[in-house]
Formats: sequence, structure tokens, C-alpha cells
Amino acid sequence: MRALRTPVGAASAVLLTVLVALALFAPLLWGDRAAAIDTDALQQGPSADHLLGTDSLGRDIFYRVLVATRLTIGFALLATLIGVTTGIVLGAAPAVLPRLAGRLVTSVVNIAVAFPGLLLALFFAVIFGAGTKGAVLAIAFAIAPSFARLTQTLTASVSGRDYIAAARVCGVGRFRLLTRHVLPNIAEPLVINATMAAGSALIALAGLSFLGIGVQAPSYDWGRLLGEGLNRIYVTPAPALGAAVAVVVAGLAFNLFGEAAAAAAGDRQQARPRSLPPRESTVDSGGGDDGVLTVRNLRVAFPGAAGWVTPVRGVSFTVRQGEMIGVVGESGSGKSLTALAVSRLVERPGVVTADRLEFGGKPLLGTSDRELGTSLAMVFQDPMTSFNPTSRVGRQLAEVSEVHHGLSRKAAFERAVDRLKAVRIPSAAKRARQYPHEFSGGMRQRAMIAMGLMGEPRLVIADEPTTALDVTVQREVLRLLARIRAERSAAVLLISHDITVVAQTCDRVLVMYAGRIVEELPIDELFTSARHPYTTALLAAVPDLDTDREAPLAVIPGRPPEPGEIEAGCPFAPRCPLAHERCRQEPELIAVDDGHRVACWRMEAELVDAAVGAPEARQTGETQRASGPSDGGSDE
Ligand SMILES: Nc1ncnc2c1ncn2[C@@H]1O[C@H](COP(=O)(O)OP(=O)(O)OP(=O)(O)O)[C@@H](O)[C@H]1O
Repeated sequence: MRALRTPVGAASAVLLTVLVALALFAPLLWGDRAAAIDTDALQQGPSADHLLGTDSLGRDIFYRVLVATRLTIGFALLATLIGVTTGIVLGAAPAVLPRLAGRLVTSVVNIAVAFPGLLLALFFAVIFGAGTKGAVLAIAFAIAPSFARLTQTLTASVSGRDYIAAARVCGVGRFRLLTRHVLPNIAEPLVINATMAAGSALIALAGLSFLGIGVQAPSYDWGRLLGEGLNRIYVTPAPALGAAVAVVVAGLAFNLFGEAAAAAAGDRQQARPRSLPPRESTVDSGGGDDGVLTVRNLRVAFPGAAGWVTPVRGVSFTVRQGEMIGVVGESGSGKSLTALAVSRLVERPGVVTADRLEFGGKPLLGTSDRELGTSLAMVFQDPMTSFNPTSRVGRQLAEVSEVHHGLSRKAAFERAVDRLKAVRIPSAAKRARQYPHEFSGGMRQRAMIAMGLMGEPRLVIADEPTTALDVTVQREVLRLLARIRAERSAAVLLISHDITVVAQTCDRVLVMYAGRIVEELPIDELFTSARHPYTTALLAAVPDLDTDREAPLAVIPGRPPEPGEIEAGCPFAPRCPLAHERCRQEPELIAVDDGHRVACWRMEAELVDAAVGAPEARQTGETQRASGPSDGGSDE
């Protein structure tokens, strides 16, 4: 509609309407006059009776041009429909086919795209033979490769969005993911490009008819009329001009309307949030444990220009039933990648490995999509991108139960309404019928949590769930997570860059720096017993009531290293006021107390000093190192 408000859009829309009207009504109104042979008026020039003259049988060329609109537009649209459909199927196929077959399809498309469209059209026209059917198929197959490429590109651009990740966490199958979540969200650019393709198809079809390999007598389209008119262009140009003007005007109308629609869509796109990079996982795991989530030596690596980079470098922790664990660290420390890896959402070319990666005591890789979809809930940072914008909120929630619990559409929808009520969405039944954009940010985030509650989640992973929300709504969302944990005994892994949020809500905190855990400790010891210089620096950077308002806020000098910049030694050393010679080597995470682990050489030194002073203490320290974490439940 926005396109119609521009002069180009409005003018091309009027032209298209006229063309469609002509295609529908011209043969009914003037079909007889266009076919009437008049041997007394053969090959005449323009006159008041015959505006564009007559042909070799005395038929009125003006009426023939009008009547030919139906065949020309009809076949152009048919060719576009076949071409676009074939292209979309080919473009979407790699997303649903096994990897090898998908690659094969992509290669075929890549080769086909390299050939000029008109060349392909002529090639297919020869294969299918002269005639309307051949011309339509030739043009359709010439259009298809560029649409396949477009579909592939658009699919890739939305496949990293949070709502796709959310649907994948819920175990939605590839085909359904494609038809319900990907295609509706790329429909707009596809339709716009299809409109422009119709213009090109019309011109190409006219070209084939003009060359004599398109529409055959006694049928006629603008291309054939142009060919006939051209034979006597030096005697009277009007017969050729009529068809030529019709082809140009119609081709332009389609193309300009497509351009105007694209420009209008482009304006809207600028306001849309950007997508995340695509992710998937290939995970090694094994062993068994009674924790809800057991992670040992988790590593996530990506190929880079100068070799592999490893943003997550050997992370180990355990999450137990009903526990709320906070993960803090500056941007880029690997918090989100850790969460994505345990949700099986790191995509190729990313590689995830771990000595143990278990969910509910079973290897994560062996956990079925259905089980993972109903027992692991993921809440993302940006509530705007977490939902598919083209589908009603209730339907998106219901999808989980349709897929996993085999509930009917109606029953699944009722369950969705029930879960929306559980997260205190007012007028839940009405809200369930609304689209995500009709929800406020906080409501969307609660609806996202409700989606996790469609199953019976044993673990809720919330990745910066409150960052995009104002303080009051933040508190509501955090309270809701705490309530779910209390009422349903679900474990919660809360990722945040804000250590105070974690301090207010969690039982334990994992502090991450440069892809590793540098400290883990119970929350009640956070402000009193934090030992790692990075944790103490994070705490010092939090203003409190005693903070001098005149003095500048404390900041940690320097910046964390990028994954590709991490060198040997403690990665925090360049920013650490206590760094010394020993820090040229990277310290291990060692247990210093019950549930308290620290990766800092100072701790090693303290343990050794303590051990020298008290032989029994030395024994304890060594025992702790050997057995890993105690109550904290993790080792490395
Ligand atoms: N697909 C990817 N390919 C290459 N590098 C990646 C990819 N995804 C993330 N990274 C890198 O991994 C590092 C850790 O990213 P991650 O998103 O886990 O950080 P984070 O601690 O969650 O930070 P933030 O709080 O900003 O989200 C970053 O430096 C990031 O650039």
C-alpha cells in the first residue's frame, strides 16, 4: 500500500489495472471486430476507421492489439508463476534436504545462474519446440535460477533470527520451519521480485513470438503482431508501433511497480532489527550425571582467516534441579555461545566439542528433538526478534504442543492461552490472537517464557532476557523466572553482563572471561569472598549508595581480547593490577573452598603457602584440585 503513495507506484498501479481490465474484457468486447476479415481494406494505413491500420486480411490492428493483451499478459504471468515456484522450491530445497543433496542442488543453481536468462530461454525454447507451451516453459526455466538464488540468500538471512532459533529449540522440524517460519518472512521480497520478473517475462515472451518460436497462428500476442507490423514498417509504421508500445508500456508497468514496492519495503526494513549470525552444533558428549545440565571442557571454535578461533575454551559447570545460576562477563566473553552450544544451536561452520555434555543425565546429542523441545526453554535477549512477526503469538506457542504433544490445533491453542495466563498476560485469550508487534516488550518476553512452559522445562536458559527492557519490566521478568524455578523446580541459567542482576536472583555465579570460567562461587559469597581480580574489578565497577558521585565511575582499564587475539598466559593479565611473572602461563580453575573455584595464580600461591604452614591444609587443597568442585558441582 505504501508503494501506491509514490508517484511511480501509483502510475504503474493504474497501468497494471488497465492492463488487467483489458486482458479480462477486451476479447469479450472486441474479439469479433479483431477477427473480422475485410477484403476491401487490406494492409491499410491508419485512418479514422482503423486507428492503427489493417493487416494483410484487412483485420483492424488496433483491436487486435487490445485483444492480444489477454494472451500476452496471461502467458507472461503463467511463465512467471512456473519460474518463481520452481525457483523457490530449488532455493529452499537445501534447507530441508540432506547435506549432500542440498549441496548438489546449490551447485546446479549456481551453474544455471551463470548463464544469461535470454540464452537459457532460447536454449529451452529449442528443447521444448516452437509454440506457446515451449515459449512459456522456456521463459519459466530461465527465470527459475535467479529465484532459487534469491530464495537461498533470503533464507540464509532469516535463518539466524531468534524466532528461528526458538522454534529449533522447540524441536520444530526442518520442513515446518521452512514453511511456517522462513517462507512467510521472505515472502515480501519474493513477491516484489516476482512482479519485476513478470515484466521481463512479458518482454521475453514477446521476443520469442516475434522470432517465430512463441505464439503460433491463428493465436496472436503482441510479439506476433509486432513481427507482422515490422514487415511493412517502411510503408506504414503504425501497425508495428501499436504492439511495440504495448510491450514497452506493460513491461515498464510491471517493473516500475516492483521497484516502487521494493523501495517502500526498503524504507520499512530500515526500522527492523538486524539478524544474528546463523548457528548449529555438532557435539561430542558422553557419560552420566544427576545434574540437569553437565558441561565438561566445552569448546566452541570457528574457522577464521588466520586459522581456527576458539571463543569458548574449555568451560565446565553443572546445573542442578531448581538451581538458578548466573553467568556474567563482559561482551565477547563467550556467555551466549556457551548457551547456544548447550541448546544445540551453534551452526556450521562452528564446531562444538566437549568431554561431557549431558542434559538430564543423557548425552545432549542423544536427546531427541522432542525431549529437548519440551524440557529446555530458551529466552533470548531481544523480545522483538524472538517471535515470528507473521504468525499470531498463540499459534506460535501452540505449535510446540502440536509438534511434541500431538495435541489438536484447538487443544494446543487452549494450552497456549493457559500458559499465557501463567505468565500473567492480561486477557490471555484475546492476546493469543494478536501478532507479536501488538505486544509490549515486557509482554513479548513473558510470552517467550510462556512458550518455554508449553512443555515441562527442566532448564530455562535466559540470555540477557532483560537487557532490552526498562527497569520495572526487568524486575517483573526476573521475578517470573524465579517463580517458575520455585513452582516447577526448573533450573535457570541466567546470562547477564550485569553482575547486580545476577546477585539479586541467582544461587551461584559463573564469571567468564575470554572464553573461560575464571571464577565460580555461591552468590552469598560474591561481595565478601570474590577472589579473582576480574570479579573484584566487575564488582568495583558497580556503583552503590556509598559511591562518590563527584568521582568518575570505576571502570576496568583496557578491553577483553578478541577470540583470535588470545595469547599464551592469563588473558586478564594485561588489565590486571596484580599481574606478575607467573601470569605468562594460563592458570587452571582450582577449588579454593566449598563451591568456590578460581583461575588465578594468586590462589595457587595462597594454597601452597597455606599448605606449607599447615600440612593438613595442603592435603585439603590437593584433594580439592584432584576431585574438582564440590557442591558447586563442576570441575575442569
Ligand atoms: N558465528 C560466529 N563466528 C565467529 N565468531 C563468533 C560467532 N559467534 C560468536 N563469535 C565470537 O565469539 C565471541 C563470544 O561471543 P558471545 O556471543 O558468546 O559473547 P557474549 O559473552 O555472549 O557477549 P555479549 O554479552 O555481547 O552477547 C565473540 O568475540 C564473538 O565475536
